[in-house]
Amino acid sequence: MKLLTAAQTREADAFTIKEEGITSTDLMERAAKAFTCWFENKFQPTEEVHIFCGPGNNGGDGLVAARLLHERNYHVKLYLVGDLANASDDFKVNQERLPQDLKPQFIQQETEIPQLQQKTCVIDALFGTGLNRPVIGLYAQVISILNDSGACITSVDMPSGLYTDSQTPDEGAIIKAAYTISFELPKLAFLLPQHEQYVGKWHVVKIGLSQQFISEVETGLYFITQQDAQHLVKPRKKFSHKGLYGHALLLCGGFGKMGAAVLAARACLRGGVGLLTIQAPQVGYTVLQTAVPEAMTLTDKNRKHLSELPNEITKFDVIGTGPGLGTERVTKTAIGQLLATAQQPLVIDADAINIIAGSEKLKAQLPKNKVILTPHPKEFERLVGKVKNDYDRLQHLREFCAEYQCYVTLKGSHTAIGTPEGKVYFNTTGNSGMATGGTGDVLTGIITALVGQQYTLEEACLLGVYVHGLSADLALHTVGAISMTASDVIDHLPKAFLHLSQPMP
Ligand SMILES: NC(=O)C1=CN([C@@H]2O[C@H](COP(=O)(O)OP(=O)(O)OC[C@H]3O[C@@H](n4cnc5c(N)ncnc54)[C@H](O)[C@@H]3O)[C@@H](O)[C@H]2O)[C@@H](O)CC1
Ligand SMILES: [K+]
Repeated sequence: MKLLTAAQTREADAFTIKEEGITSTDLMERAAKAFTCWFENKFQPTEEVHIFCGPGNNGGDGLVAARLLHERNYHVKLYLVGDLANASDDFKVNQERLPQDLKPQFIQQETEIPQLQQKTCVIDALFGTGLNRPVIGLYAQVISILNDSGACITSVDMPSGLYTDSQTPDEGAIIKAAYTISFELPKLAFLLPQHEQYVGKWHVVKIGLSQQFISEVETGLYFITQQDAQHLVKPRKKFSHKGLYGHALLLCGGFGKMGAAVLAARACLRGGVGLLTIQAPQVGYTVLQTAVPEAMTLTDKNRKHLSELPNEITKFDVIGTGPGLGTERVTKTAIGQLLATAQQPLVIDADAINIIAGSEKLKAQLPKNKVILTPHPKEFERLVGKVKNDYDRLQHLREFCAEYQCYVTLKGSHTAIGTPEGKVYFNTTGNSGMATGGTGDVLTGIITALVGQQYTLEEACLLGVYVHGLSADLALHTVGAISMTASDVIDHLPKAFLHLSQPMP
């Protein structure tokens, strides 16, 4: 599913209005109704609701919500903030539509800002996607008092003050919402870790924006929905045999880190690979043969560290490497040989990334259109240098993927997948239970398995990160976030694949 910029959202609004032959006031009514519907399900009418409106259409939504909630017997206190001389037309229409017994209070100076009790229910309709400069002055004072009050803030469309799709300047005040209710699609800003404290929990409510517009508009930004993931899953054929699902090679593990190889291997098998061979240093032989009996094990001539490639390397359909490797000189040499000789796709993680990041020569040797790198943010910085903020990180992601013609799954709360053509996909599954050692090794195993089964590199990245997060979401129900381990994620992979294989409604 696409993510739209603020400008594209405005175009989508205008297109919808024209296509349906409705007025912008009608669309505002629809949007505010969708917001109110969500709000009514969440908050009871027993509490006071304090609604703060700015001068634009976001404020207009706030006015409509005030009217609708008042009709439903919520005790609404309405505040209109700032200079309303240039308020938007739809704001003015809806100000006129306020019932007689719902009198707004005007806030034109700091002394008029109400002091709120902790946990007061607040709706923030100061600014939405029309924000075009950092919030300072009176609006910033309102935002600061709301943030400091400990009120439970629900933002309409955007937390006021936060830029939709670019870095908010440091001087701008931003609402810290508990909930953000976005119209039609999520915004790029919601998916970036640096904004967690502002966006809170976000939800999308549909307002019927033109599907034609959304399908035709050009964007390089996407988020992965369950439907997208379901479309990707390839059903198995009745007359199939293990040879059809690929023979994967994992070059993983080292002294004291054989667990990483075990996790990657078990995940690779649960990911559906036909055959799996692991090449590991000698210390890993008994470990792997015992912990992963389904896999074949080749031993390296080195006792503790990977130092060579298997003889018949051409027989493998995909090679995954990195988990538990370490960065010994012998291992660096082996990774160099791998990049120089491998003909098949490579899934590169962890220490293999660190080794490549430390050498411009190795980076230049990354074979084009054959590599998936799966770094966490620190490993990514080793590849591209220090980044300034989350937008800068995305820019580096696009540039790196374009320069090296590779795929990168940049791991995080919403893992971002960069492609050689400059697209970025954000994952929507996963939870904080995954912030534990070994979950990255699991992802390497899953993606390696999918490439082995002849998913394209892009498909393997998208489905891999989605199913990895989905397994953790399913594990959440049984083990919770605190106790979750990487093995729990593997154990829930079967359920996750089953979930995605069910026929679509
Ligand atoms: N356009 C439409 O048809 C619809 C718009 N909707 C709502 O409208 C919002 C966008 O509305 P607008 O484009 O009017 O924009 P906003 O309401 O976000 O804000 C624009 C207004 O704020 C002023 N402004 C911008 N930045 C400021 C700053 N830093 N300090 C002080 N004033 C500032 C602008 O001059 C303008 O008056 C969406 O987020 C959504 O809530 C929805 O009602 C759905 C339909
Ligand atoms: K808002």
